[in-house]
Amino acid sequence: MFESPRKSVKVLKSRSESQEELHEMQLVYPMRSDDRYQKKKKKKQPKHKREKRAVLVPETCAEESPATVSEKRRIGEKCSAISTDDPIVRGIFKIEKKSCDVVLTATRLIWTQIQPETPTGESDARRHEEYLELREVFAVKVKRRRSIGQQTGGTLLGLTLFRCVRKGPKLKDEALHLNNLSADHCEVWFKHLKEIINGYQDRPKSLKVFVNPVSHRKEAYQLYRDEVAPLFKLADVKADVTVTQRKGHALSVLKECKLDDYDGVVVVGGDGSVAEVVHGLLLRAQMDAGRDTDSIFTPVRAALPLGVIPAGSTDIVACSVHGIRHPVTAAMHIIMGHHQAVDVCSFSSQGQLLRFGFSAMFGFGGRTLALAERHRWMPPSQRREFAMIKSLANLKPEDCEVSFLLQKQAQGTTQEPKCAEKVKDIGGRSSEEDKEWQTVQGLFLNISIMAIPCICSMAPRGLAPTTRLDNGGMALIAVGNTSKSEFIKHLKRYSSVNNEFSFTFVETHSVQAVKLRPRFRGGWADEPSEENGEFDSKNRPIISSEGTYPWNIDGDLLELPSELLIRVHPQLITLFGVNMEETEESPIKCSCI
Ligand SMILES: Nc1ncnc2c1ncn2[C@@H]1O[C@H](COP(=O)(O)OP(=O)(O)OP(=O)(O)O)[C@@H](O)[C@H]1O
Repeated sequence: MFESPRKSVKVLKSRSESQEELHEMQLVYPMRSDDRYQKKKKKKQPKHKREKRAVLVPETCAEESPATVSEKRRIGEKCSAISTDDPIVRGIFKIEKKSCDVVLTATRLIWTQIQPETPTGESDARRHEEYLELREVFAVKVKRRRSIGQQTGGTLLGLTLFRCVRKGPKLKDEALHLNNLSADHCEVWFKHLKEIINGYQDRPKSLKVFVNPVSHRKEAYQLYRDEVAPLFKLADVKADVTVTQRKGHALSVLKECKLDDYDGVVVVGGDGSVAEVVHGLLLRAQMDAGRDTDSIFTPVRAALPLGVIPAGSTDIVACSVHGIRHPVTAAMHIIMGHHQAVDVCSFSSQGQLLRFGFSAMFGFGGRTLALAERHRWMPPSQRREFAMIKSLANLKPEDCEVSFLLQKQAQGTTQEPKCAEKVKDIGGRSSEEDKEWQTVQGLFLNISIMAIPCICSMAPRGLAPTTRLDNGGMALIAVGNTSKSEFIKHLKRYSSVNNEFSFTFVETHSVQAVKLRPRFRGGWADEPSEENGEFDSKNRPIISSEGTYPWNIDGDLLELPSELLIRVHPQLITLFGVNMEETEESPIKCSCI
């Protein structure tokens, strides 16, 4: 007769044609205030306590990390340290088919199974309380039994609470059914529960959602409709959805839409879509603040937090901020209003802002992407593997000059450049900052600059494991010239437990700015190497002979003719998520090397 209390929203949805449904309560009954327990207690309360009781909603709505809440205090634990919160309402519900005495306080729902008295009238010493923290709850619905096809009405069965639970790095929804057939009773409880849940101010009520229908296997819309939208509906979060029609669509909407209407922006797609929306949100913030982006400027923060629902092929941003590639986890972080400040890079060339983003790769990373883009006709994973193998086969170093400004607190711990010639400190400039620039030049197989750890299936600890989401710095990883076999050894270590940086030809720094200037402008002809003699029509130069260089910026190919300046801007954007220092998933091996 009653649903399992552990039924997830997905299961509930699939049962919408069946007997029991969940609804908002229609408030047709007058409010009762005849709770005996409450009255009795109230008389005994000192004045200051009564005043406290009047505040049903916690004053601060800062969410405790779900890990802390749910790992320590699970339903069913013996309740040894029950909060001293005063009861708001008390009554009887059936929970998991057992009659329970249930108490609601401002922070917890506490219940005790009702035991029949023994013939001698002794109380049972084994009685124990169970509880759940209300800050884990994101929805309360009235539960009714309906016949198949019935749209309205139905027999009232009680209330259902939906809460967010953590299972390792994953978050999911879980239902707790409070069964009671009295409409009066349920109405009072519904009102109080709703009031408490609505008091958590960090949780968004209205979202602007961008779905990229062509991400990865073109499943983003279906994924949003089936896995995410039902959760938003359950949590009463309004979603204004734009299915993007072309590259740049989300950016143009963000430049013009009325952001005041929303509490957050959500992107359903891969890293390219995320980068576009991050850039759009930040560009909009600079426009609104009247910043001149064609100069060295201090950017203002994005006005709204961003949620990332992973639906792409690599999903580096989602993995870095959620610790896992799991759309329901991402949706739960949004619903619960978990906020994580994240550092952002700006990429400028010739004094002009090109975009905001999180990561850039030059050399092997840029060439591989350029090659993959030239083979768009191949399925995504196949073209990535093909491009990787082809770039490895034709591996060659780039001659460039790299200047970098060390992150302030990391200056004492930096290494001396080892894979290139240390040129000089750039002297002769007036500002103190300029004097701190260090410059190296030489041959590099790859140079990565990353403001976030860049966790992905190929690198479960991250492509830049030494940086954090919000530490105000970027990792500069410069891989100097070496043999192909040594370079492959270095790449392979990203998917193993060994240190990928413990090679003489790799140097890493924590930096706040990097300038990279290629020194040879002979184009990037994809010439056959000694190992790979064949040269067909598909192997024409990656970039024309105009002297542009391929950069991989957040998975997007940027072809730039000259120096690129990359600066980090600490905590410039807020993402929905939590700082996962390390993913708890077992490392996934990269299959392509
Ligand atoms: N309707 C559309 N048609 C073509 N391209 C689009 C459309 N909507 C968005 N885009 C662009 O598609 C690009 C790639 O999308 P996205 O990053 O979401 O998927 P992906 O490349 O499969 O995933 P990943 O970046 O994680 O590897 C983005 O730059 C985005 O701007």
